[in-house]
Order: sequence, then structure tokens, then C-alpha cells
Amino acid sequence: MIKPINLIIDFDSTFTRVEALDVLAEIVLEGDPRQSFVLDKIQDITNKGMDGSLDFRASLEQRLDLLQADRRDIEELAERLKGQISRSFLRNQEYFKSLRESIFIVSNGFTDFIKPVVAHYGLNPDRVIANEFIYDEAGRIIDFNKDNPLSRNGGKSEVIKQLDLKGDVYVIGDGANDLEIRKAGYANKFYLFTENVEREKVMAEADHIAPNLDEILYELKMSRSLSYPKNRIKVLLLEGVHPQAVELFEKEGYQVEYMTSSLSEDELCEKITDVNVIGIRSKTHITEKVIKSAKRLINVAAFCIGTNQIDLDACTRHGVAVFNAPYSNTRSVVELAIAEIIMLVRNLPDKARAMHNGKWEKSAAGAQEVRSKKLGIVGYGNIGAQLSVVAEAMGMDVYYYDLEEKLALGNATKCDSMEELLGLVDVVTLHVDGRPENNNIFGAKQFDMMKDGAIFINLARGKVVDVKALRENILSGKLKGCAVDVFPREPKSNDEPFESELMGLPNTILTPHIGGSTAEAQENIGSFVPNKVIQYINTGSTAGSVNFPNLQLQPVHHAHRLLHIHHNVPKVLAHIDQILAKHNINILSQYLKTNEQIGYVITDVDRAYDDDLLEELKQIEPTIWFRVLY
Ligand SMILES: NC(=O)C1=CN([C@@H]2O[C@H](COP(=O)(O)OP(=O)(O)OC[C@H]3O[C@@H](n4cnc5c(N)ncnc54)[C@H](O)[C@@H]3O)[C@@H](O)[C@H]2O)C=CC1
Ligand SMILES: O=C(O)C(=O)COP(=O)(O)O
Repeated sequence: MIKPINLIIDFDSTFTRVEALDVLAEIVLEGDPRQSFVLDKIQDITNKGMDGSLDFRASLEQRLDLLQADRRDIEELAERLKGQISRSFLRNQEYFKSLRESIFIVSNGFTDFIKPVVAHYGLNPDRVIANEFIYDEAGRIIDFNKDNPLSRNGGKSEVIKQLDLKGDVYVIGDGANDLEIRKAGYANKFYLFTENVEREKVMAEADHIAPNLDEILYELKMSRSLSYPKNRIKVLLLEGVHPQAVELFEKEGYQVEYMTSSLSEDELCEKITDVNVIGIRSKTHITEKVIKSAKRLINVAAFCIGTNQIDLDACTRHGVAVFNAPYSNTRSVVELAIAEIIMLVRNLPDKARAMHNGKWEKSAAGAQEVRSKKLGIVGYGNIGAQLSVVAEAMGMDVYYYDLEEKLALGNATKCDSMEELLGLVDVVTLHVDGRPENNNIFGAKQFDMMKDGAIFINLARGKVVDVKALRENILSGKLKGCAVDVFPREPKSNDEPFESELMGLPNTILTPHIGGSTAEAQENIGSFVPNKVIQYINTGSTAGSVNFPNLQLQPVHHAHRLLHIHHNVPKVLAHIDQILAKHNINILSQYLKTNEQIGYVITDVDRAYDDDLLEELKQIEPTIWFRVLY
């Protein structure tokens, strides 16, 4: 139930994003050459009045003198202010309308423009307490009502005292005059509202600094107003993901911490306790221990394709949805593979090294064209299949093998086993995923099966290949060359040294896991993944999640959305519906999707229900978590 409380809300820079008299100045001085001078002066007087360094009445008189406004200007001002209502007030408009009898707008501004704006928003204009202009017959402002306490310093406290409110009183405002009410003992708490301005002088004495209204409603436990204030959502981004991601999360109002390296399991366990969204790339391991240390984790955001570094099973059991970017760097890996095939077939790594050492080795020995050579692709997924098309366009003859049935693109030939493929082709390139079963699938036996003088490329995952066996096959001359981008042990950051048995080998290209590291891919990933996360948080949509049942949902309008994640056991939906029926709840729409481990039920319901309902739904036995979107 809603607590019987009174909210005293300031108008300028709190209910609206701006100071009304500044806007009035813009209106009055439009086209006037003195405009910028007078505007600066007015803003200066406003600030002095707000932070308490100038007597309020003096500040008002000085500003009105400078302005020389009339009734038409005030009407125009009200119209403009209707478009300047603070964002978090707009977000919570529906809820606020339901509280209209508990809300007073108390302002040192003027009822003449405040009332129309407040009424337009849906609050009660009779609950606006503010100053009043005095006009002459021609409609010019000539004065203001000096008997009104709000025209003086300390006026707000006096007004609240006169109201003699029953119940708790909370003041929301951005200035010293709002703080005053609390200091005079007429309010339980003063919330300094910093969404539009931050007045340092007032900060020190505020009971609570609130970056927006969501924070205040959450803090006051005013249920049904919002799911969770966005400014409380903490995002930890590791491994130097694209700055675009920071921008998108910050725009959404989340708190973002950004790091360029990955973290070890222990470091992560310590850091992740109050994190809601963790953003990683291929190096950070999200183990069960990490998941258990994370008390508030909603999402793992993998800013890459591979998700082998994440214990998906543990994430699912703990109700953590994982998103990745399955296509954003596909092309970049393909282009690297193509470049490396050509370089190795031409023996370029050795030729280039010789040149740097002052050796001119002009010769066609060991240099071939790729045209008509046979390319063997192991793993014909997104990367493998795209590589197939591009390689064929260069005149290569493509063979592929995949565990799953995959349609051949172009003229590619499907092989029934990896062994069959290995004996046929001049270049073997691995594009399998990093599932544990793929550890060491390529070793001495597989190298033996390859044609003499063939080329080997691994851009997939380091653990897939027995590196020692690869080294021996290069040194023995069985293989003509290799390119390796991924290693069983990779440095955590660019500050750590790299070590590998493959260093210094002939016709060998070693790259620091940069298959997907292009400007295009990273920028793409930097917006793709945050958008998935934001959509999930805002609507419950799991489309594209790696571990959750996929449901594409539209935003909720005029309904409340109940999101329920449970262990996949029978009858949970029936149980939810029984509870809803018992409470006479009108279901507007409902979806259930399950995978082997969990079920995801989304129910949009009419907004009229008792809070007991939510408690009962939370208590359903196999619930992992339950969330409401308002
Ligand atoms: N070097 C780099 O920077 C990058 C590396 N990668 C790696 O490339 C992998 C593949 O990426 P996508 O093609 O987008 O993934 P994908 O999931 O579309 O394709 C993987 C394919 O490999 C097949 N496969 C798995 N194990 C196999 C096996 N033992 N034998 C034959 N086929 C097998 C799967 O059935 C699937 O078709 C990623 O999982 C990631 O590990 C991805 C991007 C960048
Ligand atoms: O996308 C992948 O799976 C990759 O391997 C690329 O990883 P990265 O983002 O470069 O750490």
C-alpha cells in the first residue's frame, strides 16, 4: 500500500529542467542586442539567490526589473516549460498522477506560469503554492505580491508550517530554499535533486543526493513506481571494450566502470559482488565461483562471439542472462584468414623477415598462387561459411566438415569426417567453437593425416590444438607453414609478456588474438551487445540470449509486466495462474518459454492489484527470481 506521505516539490530546475526566469529572459529579449549580457546577469542573480548568497527578494526584484515582461510573455513561458519537464518526472508521470493529492509544488517562482505546466502534467494546480505577479491594465508586470511569504527568504518553511501537514513530509528540490524546510524542522527528509543542476553548497547538508526521481521513489519504497532505479545499475566493463558501450550504458543512466584488462577469478570475485552487468571479451572467465560471488548480477555481456569462457550452466541456474555478438566480427576473422592463406602460400613471413635482416631473396621457390588450391574448413558456422564464399571467389576449391548438418554454399564440398577432409586439402583452417569437447581435437594424429607441405591455420581457440605437435610438424617440414591467432595461455593484458613454443618458427604467423579486432567489428559489437542488455532490462526481452529461452517482447504500455524465471519443473505456469486467479487479476497477455534448465514466464497484467500478489508470486517454490516492470 502507498504510505500516507506528502511530497513537497520545487519547480525550477527540479520539476522542470530549467529556471523559468532564464527562459522568460530568452523570450523577452529575443532579437535584443543586449540579450547575452542580460541573460548572463540574470543567471548570475538566480544562482546567487539559489545558493543563498543573495537575499531572495532582492534577487527577484533585480531579475524582474531587468526583464520588463508582460502577460503574453508569461503565457509563452508556460507553453515552453511544458516541453521542459524533467526527464525522470516524465518517466514517472502515470504513477505521479495517482499520487496527485499527496503532492505540493512549492516554489519561489510564480503561479502564473507554474499552474498551467503542473496541470498539463496531470497534477492538481490547486496544490501549487508560489508567488503572484501584479500586472497593470496593459498587462505589463509591475510588481509581485509582497505579502506572499514565498517572496521572502525563509518563505518556503513558513508556507509548509501553515499547511500543517499530517504524516511524513519529504522535500525534493535543488536549492538552499528547499533545504531550509528540513532545517526548520518541517520535513522528515530533504532530497537534493541533481538531475538538472548540482549546487555544491547545498550538497553537504542534504539528507540524500538523488540524481533523479526514480532514486527518490525507490528510496522511499513507494512501490509500483519503477522496477529499479537505473542510476543504481552498476556495469563493469573489462578488456577495453569499445567506448560506444560506455556511452550507451551511461545514456541509459547506469553507473559504468571501465577497465582495459581482464581480471583473475579471485580479483573478479571481489569486484563483482554488487555489479549488475559484467561486460567481458574472450579472456575473462566467468566461473561458477564468480557467479556465486555476484549477488546482484543480471547479465553477462560477452563483447565477442565465443562464450566458452563463461560457465553458461551456472549462469542459467542463477538466473543470469548471457548475451554475445554472434555476427559482428565474423567478417574480420574471414579477412584475416584470407590474408594469412595468401601470405603462407607465398612464404611471405620468411621473405619479409629476411628483408628486415638485409637479405634479398628473390626467387619463386616455394611460392604459389591460391587459385585452384584446396581449402579445408573445419567448423562451417558463421565464420567458416563466410570464408567459404570469399575463398571460392578467389578461385579456391573449398571442402568443409562440421559436426552438424550444414548446407554447402557455392560449390563447396561437404566431407563426412575431419579425417576425410585432412587428406584432401592444401590448407586446413579451424573455425570450431571453444566447447570443452573441442580441447585438443587437433594433434599429432591429425597433422599426420594432412598432405605434405600443407598449411595450417587456427583462428578459433588455443586449446583446440596441441601446440607441441604443431611445432614439431613445422620443424620437420611436414607443414609448409602456419598462422595462429589464439593460444592455450594468453596474456591478461598488453602489459604482460607473451610466451609460446611457436615463437621463432619458419613461415609462421603469430598474432595476439586479433581476429575480431578491427575498428568496424569493435564498434559494431560496442553497440550490439549493450542494446541487447538494455532491451532485456527494460522489457524482459531475451531475443539472442545464449542461455535463456529466447522471447522477443515489446515494451509494456498501460500494464505491469511480471517476469518470472524458475527451474524447469512441471506446473509452474499453472501455479502462477492460480495465484493470479485468486487475486482476480486480468491477464492481458502471457508467454512461457522453457529450455532444459529454466522456464521464463512473462505475464502482462492490469495495474490494479495488491502488493500481496507480488509476495505470493515470489514464494512459488522453484522461483530463481521474480521481477516486475512498471
Ligand atoms: N580469433 C578471433 O579473434 C576470433 C575467434 N572466434 C572463434 O571462432 C569460433 C567460431 O565462430 P562462429 O563461426 O561465429 O561460430 P559458430 O557457432 O557459428 O560456428 C562454429 C561451428 O563449428 C562447428 N563445430 C564445433 N565443434 C566442431 C568439431 N569438433 N568439428 C567440426 N565442427 C565443429 C559447429 O557445429 C558450428 O557450426 C568462435 O566460437 C570463437 O571461438 C570468433 C571470433 C573472433
Ligand atoms: O569473438 C570471439 O570469440 C573472439 O575470440 C574475439 O575475442 P576478443 O574480443 O578479441 O577477446
